[in-house]
Amino acid sequence: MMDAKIAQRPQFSAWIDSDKVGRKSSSSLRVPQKLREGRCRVLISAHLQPTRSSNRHKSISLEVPCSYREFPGAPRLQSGSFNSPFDEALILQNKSQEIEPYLSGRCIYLVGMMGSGKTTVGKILSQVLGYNFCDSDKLVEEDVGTSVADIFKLYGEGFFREKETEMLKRLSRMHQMVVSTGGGAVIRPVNWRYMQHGISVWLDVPLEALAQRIAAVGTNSRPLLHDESGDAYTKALTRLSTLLEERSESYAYANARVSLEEIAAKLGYRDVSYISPTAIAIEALERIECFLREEDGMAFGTL
Ligand SMILES: Nc1ncnc2c1ncn2[C@@H]1O[C@H](COP(=O)(O)OP(=O)(O)O)[C@@H](O)[C@H]1O
Ligand SMILES: O=C(O)C1=C[C@@H](OP(=O)(O)O)[C@@H](O)[C@H](O)C1
Repeated sequence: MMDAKIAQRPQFSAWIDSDKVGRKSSSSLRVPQKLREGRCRVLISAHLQPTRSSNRHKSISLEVPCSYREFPGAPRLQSGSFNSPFDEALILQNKSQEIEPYLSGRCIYLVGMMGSGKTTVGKILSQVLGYNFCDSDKLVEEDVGTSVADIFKLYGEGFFREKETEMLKRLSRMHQMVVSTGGGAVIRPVNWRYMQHGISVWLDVPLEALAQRIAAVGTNSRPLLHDESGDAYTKALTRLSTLLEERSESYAYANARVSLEEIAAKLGYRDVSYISPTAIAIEALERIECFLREEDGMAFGTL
């Protein structure tokens, strides 16, 4: 065996060196006692050396169900090719270096529903591209001096939307920023005029995953979800599905679309909740690259 790694699911991001993983036979790994005691869930990724019958490197992965909490719908066993967090970080780094010169300093605007990961993925992208990160909701909050939830309560949605547009206008004069926009920024055509100064990327996440993420953190900071009744998941799912119906055409204006369902299919995951934010950032850069190629034709790659 050339290399063996054990990594927890990305949310926990722990690493164990290959020399701490015992090898029982040519095709199995012994999981250290600490991990077998049920303290965490691990993905074991093993990269196999070429054999006499095949001269190709192979990757296999195995998910070991020893988590301290269950993930609904999580597969017990997964096989197939798997990118470890280390591989992902490297791919992300390479891809960002490859495309950064072609951005010409243009800002990247992440659009998508509440909870689609605009902030999480945006921070990763800004770091790797050497850009600044900015959250348009935070700019509005700083400008008004109170939270988005309070702005809705005190002044109404119309006032918030005006402020949001004002912030996007300000941002459109800036360069080298990754902007996490509010989920509703796409509904005003004027906002698109500002966002067109940069490159827009839609994070397209299935409703159930959005509702799960939002339920996990609560709906307090998201005023558009306050009116629904039921538990946090049901509230989020009900309202988000109406909003998505109203907005999906607007999200589709984005220059690039990152579909979590497509990433899951590509990586062989049954559930989009298995996709790490880094893998989403990689896909975002790949989609941006496609956009740049279309935009510039054969000029892309000549720098
Ligand atoms: N790929 C992901 N997998 C699991 N949880 C995620 C992922 N991306 C974001 N989250 C979680 O979902 C919630 C919303 O993410 P966030 O980045 O704030 O979304 P947005 O800015 O689009 O509202 C946060 O609690 C975040 O930790
Ligand atoms: O979808 C929306 O209309 C909104 C999304 C929120 O931003 P996030 O997408 O960052 O949660 C925030 O702008 C406001 O609560 C309205």
